[in-house]
Amino acid sequence: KRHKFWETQPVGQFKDLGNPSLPEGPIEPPTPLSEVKQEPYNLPVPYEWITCDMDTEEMCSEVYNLLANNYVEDDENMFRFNYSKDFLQWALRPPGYHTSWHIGVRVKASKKLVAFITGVPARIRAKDAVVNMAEINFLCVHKKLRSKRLAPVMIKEVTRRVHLENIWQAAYTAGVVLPTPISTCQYWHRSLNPKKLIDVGFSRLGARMTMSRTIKLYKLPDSSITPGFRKMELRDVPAVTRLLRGYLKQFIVAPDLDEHDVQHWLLPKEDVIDSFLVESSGVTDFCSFYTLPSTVIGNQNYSTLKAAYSYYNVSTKTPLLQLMNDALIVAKKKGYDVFNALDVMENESFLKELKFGPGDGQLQYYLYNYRLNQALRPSELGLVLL
Ligand SMILES: COc1cccc(CC(=N)NC(=O)c2cccnc2OC2CCNCC2)c1
Repeated sequence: KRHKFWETQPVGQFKDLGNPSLPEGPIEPPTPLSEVKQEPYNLPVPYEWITCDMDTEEMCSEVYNLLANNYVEDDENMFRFNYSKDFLQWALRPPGYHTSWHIGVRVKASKKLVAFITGVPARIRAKDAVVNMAEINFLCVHKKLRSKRLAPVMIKEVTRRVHLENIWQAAYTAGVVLPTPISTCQYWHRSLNPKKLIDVGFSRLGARMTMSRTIKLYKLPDSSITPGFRKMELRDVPAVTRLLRGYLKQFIVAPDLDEHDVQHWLLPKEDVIDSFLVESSGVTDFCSFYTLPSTVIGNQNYSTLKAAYSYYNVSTKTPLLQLMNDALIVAKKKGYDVFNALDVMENESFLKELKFGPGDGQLQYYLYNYRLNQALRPSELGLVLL
């Protein structure tokens, strides 16, 4: 039966779509903390819960290896996300994080980590309401334990632990359609190293195109062209926070970032997050991308794809097209093979002109226990998850 689990959860149900009489906002009221289930949900007998403290190199490595071998693959199973350890530590420890929301499942006998799910706190605005939510991510079950119905109990357990911290809403994305997307986004790719992308099968040589013609098509200047374009530094946090808060107001759903959030999420970290700004009598523009390599599954010449993912970008003086072209230029310079973006925010305005091609899939955005009566166009969405 389709969505047997999700029909039991406080999420928008397909049957409610377009029913304007239902009020927007929380679907269920908070439960008194004393009534939240105090003990963990039951797992099948051979398994036990563990809380994954990402401070220890050993646990970090276990989580890294589980994801590197068992996390999301593209539709043709040619690539698998390969989040780095540094990235995972960054992604899982933002201001106000809870270690208890980093949940593992391991085999009692062997102590082997076989499943994982995480939450991090995020203040997210939906229309005029700023809501404390959990951003749920990295749901992963070992390939050998699929269809044992572990995912539903893991989702219930992370929900229970989020409830214990008096948080009642969540945001998450998935490549599959579940009840009920608040937005369906298309992903796009801009080739930076077309020869490698064609060799690994990520891209195909265009019709009537030669390899040399293709390389020439995607060629980029050796350095950024906007005067005042430079890496973000700690001293820029107040200005970038002001710029970003002002810019994100235009979207129906967007993060409500303060200076501490900006300092964590947007200060550059080598091979994790890159951020740049344009300073000409004040900070006028900002662009950023995160680093998420993918394992190339079964290719003789290459084992990994170095990919940049567009994060938050703000243009108030430099045209967004020119700002993003500078982002492509610095990504190419740093050896990225491809630059990925969703059609969220104002991204549609530059995708085609900067020679992005549409990906072969969609990313669905979801809210848990929060109803919006209408799905959002991607251009109304100001939220990028990792
Ligand atoms: C190229 O290697 C891949 C390895 C695994 C999956 C995919 C396709 C895919 N599912 N891509 C995305 O979800 C995606 C495409 C463009 C921008 N962000 C994305 O996902 C982000 C945000 C959600 N969590 C994963 C990373 C590609």
